[in-house]
Amino acid sequence: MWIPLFITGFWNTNTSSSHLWKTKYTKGWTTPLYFSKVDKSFFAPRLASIQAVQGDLDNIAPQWNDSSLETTLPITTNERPAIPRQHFSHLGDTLDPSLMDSVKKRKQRAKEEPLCIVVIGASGDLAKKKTFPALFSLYYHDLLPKDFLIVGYARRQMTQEEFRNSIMESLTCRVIDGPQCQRKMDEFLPKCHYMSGMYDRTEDFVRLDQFLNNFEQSFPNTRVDRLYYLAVPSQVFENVVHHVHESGRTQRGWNRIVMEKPFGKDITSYLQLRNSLRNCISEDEIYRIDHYLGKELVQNLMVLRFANYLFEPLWNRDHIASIQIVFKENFGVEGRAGYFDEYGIIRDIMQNHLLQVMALLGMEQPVTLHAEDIRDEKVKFLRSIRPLKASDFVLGQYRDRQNPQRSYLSEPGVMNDSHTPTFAACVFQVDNRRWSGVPFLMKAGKALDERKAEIRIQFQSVPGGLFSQVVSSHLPHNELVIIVQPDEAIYMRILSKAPGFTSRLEEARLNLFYRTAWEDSKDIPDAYERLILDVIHGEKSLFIRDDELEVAWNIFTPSLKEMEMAQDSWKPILYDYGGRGPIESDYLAAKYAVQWSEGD
Ligand SMILES: NC(=O)C1=CN([C@@H]2O[C@H](COP(=O)(O)OP(=O)(O)OC[C@H]3O[C@@H](n4cnc5c(N)ncnc54)[C@H](OP(=O)(O)O)[C@@H]3O)[C@@H](O)[C@H]2O)C=CC1
Ligand SMILES: O=C1O[C@H](COP(=O)(O)O)[C@@H](O)[C@H](O)[C@H]1O
Repeated sequence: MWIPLFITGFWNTNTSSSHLWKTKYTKGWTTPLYFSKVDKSFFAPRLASIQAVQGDLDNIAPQWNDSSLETTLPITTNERPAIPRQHFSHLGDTLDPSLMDSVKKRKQRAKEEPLCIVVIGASGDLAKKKTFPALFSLYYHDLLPKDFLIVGYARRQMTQEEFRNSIMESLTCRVIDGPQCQRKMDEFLPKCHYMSGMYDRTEDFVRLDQFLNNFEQSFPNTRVDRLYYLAVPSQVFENVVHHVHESGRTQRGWNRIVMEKPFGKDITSYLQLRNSLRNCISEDEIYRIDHYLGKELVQNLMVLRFANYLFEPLWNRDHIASIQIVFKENFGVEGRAGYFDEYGIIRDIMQNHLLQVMALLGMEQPVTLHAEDIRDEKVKFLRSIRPLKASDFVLGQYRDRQNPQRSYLSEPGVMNDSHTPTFAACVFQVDNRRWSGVPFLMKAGKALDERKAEIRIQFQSVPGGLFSQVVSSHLPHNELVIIVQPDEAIYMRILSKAPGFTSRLEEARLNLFYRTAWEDSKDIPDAYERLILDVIHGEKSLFIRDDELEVAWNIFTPSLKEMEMAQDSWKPILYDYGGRGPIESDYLAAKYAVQWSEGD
C-alpha cells in the first residue's frame, strides 16, 4: 500500500493550528511524502512527534482511524514550525521516566551543593578562549550552583588583577543585554582567583587544597564538590592527577576530573597514562572531554539519522559514494607552540574531534539513548576502521611568504626544523557490511582560507542516461551537507529544472539554515557550556570512554609511528597561510574518485 502524506505549511493565511485537519488547499508549500508498506504502528510515533511540535495532539487523535490512513492527510500550520531545541531529549524523557527522575534529582542536587572549580593550565589558550567564557555563560544563565569558587592554576606568575583582566577580555554574553551582562561579569570575576604553582610540586597542591578548604568551611553542614579541569597538554596529566589524589580531594562531596584531548600521543603512551591514572582515580571520576560532541550539529547527527525515516535506508554503500569531514581554521597556532608542536594537527583534531564525528556518522543505531549504548556502538564502528598507514595521508605546514613572522616555524617555541604538520588530509576504509568500499575522507588544517567545520555525504550518481541530452557531462552527485560551524546548517544539494521555458537542469538546495529556521538559534550554547554542565550533573554520554580511545589510537598509531621513523620521507609540504592547503590533498582525494567539495 502506498500512502501519500501531505505536510503543508504556509505563512500568510488565517488558518490556525486548530484547523489542522479541515484545510485541504492552502497558499504556501505542500510536500507530499510517499511511504510504502506502512501501517498505523509506523505512522503513530511520527505523527505524534509532528504533533508534539504543534502542541495539538487532541486535534489529530480523533482523526486517527484506519480509513483516514488510506487517504491524503493534510497537515496545515499557520506558521513555520518552531521546533523547541529540547524536543528530542523531551521525547527521550518520556521514554524512560524512572531515568528522568533520577536525572532531575541529580540536577537539583548539583544546583544546591557548593562547588569548587579548579582550572589547571589557566594561563593558556583553551582556558581563556573557551573554559572561562563557558563558566561565565553558565553563571549568566543561572546554571552554576548558588555558591561556587573558581581557581585558575598554572605555572606562570600573575597577580589576581592580571588574571581577572586576562579572562575578562574574552567574556561575552551570548544573549546581548548590556547592563545585565556587565553586572553579571562584575559579580562573576571576584569569584575567580589565581594561584601560581608547578604541576609536579606537592607543596603547591597542598596550598591549593588549603585555599579550597577555606571556602568549604563556610558551608559546615552540606556536601561540597570539587571539579578539576585539566586545560593542559596530556604529558602533564599524570603529575596533576597524582597530586590531586594525594592532597586535593574533598571528603565532603564528589571529585571529578575533566581531561582535554588528546589523551596521550599514541597507543603506548595512552595505555601507560591510563594505567597510571587508574591508581589515582576511578573511571567514574574521569570526564574525557571532546568538545565537538557538545556542538549543536554534532548532537543533531543521531537525530538526523535515527529520528527521520528518510536518511537511514540510504545510509550505506549502496547509495553513498563518499563521506568528507573537514575542519579548517583561518588562523595559525598563535602562541600555543608549547602544546601544539609536540602533537600536530593529526593528534590535535583528527584522532579525536573528527573521528568522533565519523563514528556518529558511521555507527549502527544504538539500542537506547543511554550513554553506554551509544558508546558501545561507536566502539564497534571504530573497530571496523582499517588502521591508517602513512601513505593514506598528505601532510602540510603553513608558511607566510609575505610576512615570514607568521610562518609556523617562526612561532616562539617551535624548533627551526620542526616537522610538525599543521595540515593533514587522509582517507579511511571501513571494513564492515554497511561501509565496505566507501572512502571516508578527512581534512584538517590551520591557517587556511576560512574557518569552517563541515560534513559532506555524497550519494551515488544517478544511473541511466535520461538527461544526457540536457546535461552534457555526468549529473552531479546529490550531497547532504552538514555545516557544523560557523552558521550551522543542513542542506541537500539536488538537481532541479530551472524555472521557465527551459529544460535546463540546475543545482539547487533544500535548506535548513538554523539562523532562519529557529528563532532562538542565536542562543545556541557553546559546546563547552553544555559539557561543563554535564560534568556538574554527572552526565557522561558526551564524554569519551576508555575503550573508545584505545581503538581510536589503534587506528592512528601505525601511521604516526611510520611518520616518526622516517621523518624525512614524511616532511610536511609547505603551504601558504590563508590558502587551500597543499594541492596534493586534491590528488589524494582523486585516487578515490572524489573531489573535495567544500565551499559551495
Ligand atoms: N585552545 C583550544 O582552543 C583548545 C585546546 N584544547 C586542548 O587543551 C589543552 C591545552 O591547550 P591550549 O590551552 O590551547 O594550550 P597552551 O599551549 O595554551 O597550554 C595551556 C597551558 O598549559 C601549560 N603548558 C603548555 N605547554 C606545556 C608543557 N609542554 N608542559 C607543561 N605545561 C605546559 C601552560 O601554562 P603554564 O606554563 O603557565 O603552566 C599553558 O598556558 C590541549 O590538550 C588541547 O588539545 C582543546 C580544545 C580547544
Ligand atoms: O581542540 C581544539 O579545537 C580548536 C577548535 O575548536 P573550535 O570549537 O573553535 O572549532 C582548535 O583551535 C585547537 O587547535 C584544538 O586544540
